[in-house]
Amino acid sequence: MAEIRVKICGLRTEADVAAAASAGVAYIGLVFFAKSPRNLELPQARLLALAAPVGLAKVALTVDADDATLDAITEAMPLDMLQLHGHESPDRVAEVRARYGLPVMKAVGVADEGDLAATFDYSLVADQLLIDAKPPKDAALPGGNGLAFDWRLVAQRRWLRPWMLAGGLTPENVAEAIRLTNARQVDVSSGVESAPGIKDHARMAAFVRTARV
Ligand SMILES: O=C(O)c1ccccc1NCC(=O)[C@H](O)[C@H](O)COP(=O)(O)O
Repeated sequence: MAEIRVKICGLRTEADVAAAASAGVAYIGLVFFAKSPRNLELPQARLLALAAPVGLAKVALTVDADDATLDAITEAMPLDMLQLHGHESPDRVAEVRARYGLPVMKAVGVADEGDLAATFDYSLVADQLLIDAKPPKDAALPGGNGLAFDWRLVAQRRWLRPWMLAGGLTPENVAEAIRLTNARQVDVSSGVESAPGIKDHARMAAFVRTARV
C-alpha cells in the first residue's frame, strides 16, 4: 500500500520548511488569514515557497478569499495547490480552479453525519477534500483549532476524490486515526506546535514517523 502522505499546515519560517522537508512531509500549508497566529504576509510566504525543495508541495490556504486576494497570492509565489477553508460554494470552487489552473482542495468541517453530505457536491469540482473538525460556533478561526471530530463517522466511507484527514491530530493519536479511518493522507497544525504559530520540529518529525508506522 502507498505510503501515508503528510501535510503540515501553518509553517512560518524557513527553518520550519527545512524541518518539514527533512521529516519527509509531502505538503506544506501557508496560511493567509489575518486573524490567525499562522498568518503570512506575501514577502515571507514567498520566501518559504522558494525555500521548499522540489517535490514538497506548497499549498496556499485561504478563507472566502476574493479574486484580488487570490491573484496577489498566486502571482507572488510558486504554488502547487489552493486550499479553500471557508464557506466557498461548489460553484466558487470550480471558478477558482479554472481561474488559477491549480488543483484545489476544499475543506469540509464535520461534527456529525449530516455534515458529510456536502462532500458529494465538492467531489464534483475539487481535486481533493480536507475533512476537518467543524469549528465551534464562537471560534475565532475556521480551522487549526486542534479539535478532533468523531473519526468513526468516516470509518466506512467510500470517497470519490483523494482526501485528507485533519483536526486535532497529534504524534500521539495519528496512528490510531489512520487505523480507524483508512486515511492515506493526514494534515496537522496545532498538534505539532509548542505555542500557536510556533512549530516544534521534533514533534513534526515524530508525527511523520508515527503516521507511517
Ligand atoms: O491554522 C490556521 O490558523 C487556520 C486559519 C484559518 C483557516 C484554517 C486554518 N488552519 C487549517 C489547518 O491548519 C488544518 O488544515 C486543519 O484545520 C488542522 O488543524 P489542527 O486541528 O490544528 O491540526
